[in-house]
Amino acid sequence: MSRLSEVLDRLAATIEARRGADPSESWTAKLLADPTLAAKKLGEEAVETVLAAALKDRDALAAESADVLYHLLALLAASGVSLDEVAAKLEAREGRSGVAEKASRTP
Ligand SMILES: N=c1c2ncn([C@@H]3O[C@H](COP(=O)(O)OP(=O)(O)OP(=O)(O)O)[C@@H](O)[C@H]3O)c2ncn1[C@@H]1O[C@H](COP(=O)(O)O)[C@@H](O)[C@H]1O
Repeated sequence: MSRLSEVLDRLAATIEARRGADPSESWTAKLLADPTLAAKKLGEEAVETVLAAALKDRDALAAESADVLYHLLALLAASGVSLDEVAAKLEAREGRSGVAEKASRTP
C-alpha cells in the first residue's frame, strides 16, 4: 500500500471516529453535522488548490491538496457515501480511455 493510501485510511478512520463528537471541539465533527458546510469548504479548498497551481507554488499546491483530500473525505462521510462506492466508480473506469469515452459522447 502506498504512503498516501495508508494516511488516507487512517484519516478516514479518524473522521468516522468523530461522529457524534462535540462540533465546538472538533472541526471534523462540525463538518459531519453539516454536509452543506463540508461541500462549501471543499469548494474553497479546491479553488485555493487551483490558485496554487496557477502560481506554480509547489508547496502551497501540496498543502492545499491535503486540505482538498481531508475535506472530500469529510464531505463523503457527512453525505453517507462510502469510500467503497467511490472505489467502485474508479474501478469501473480502469482500462478505459478517457479520450475515447469523451469522443463517444460528442455528436
Ligand atoms: N486533516 C485535517 C485538517 N485539514 C484541515 N483542517 C481544518 O480545516 C479548517 C479549514 O478551514 P479554513 O479554510 O477556514 O481555515 P484555514 O485553512 O486556516 O484558512 P485559509 O488558510 O484556507 O484561509 C481549519 O480549521 C483546519 O484546521 C483539518 N482538520 C482536521 N484534520 C484531521 O482531522 C483530525 C481530527 O481533528 P478534529 O477536526 O479536531 O477532530 C486531525 O487529527 C487531522 O488528522
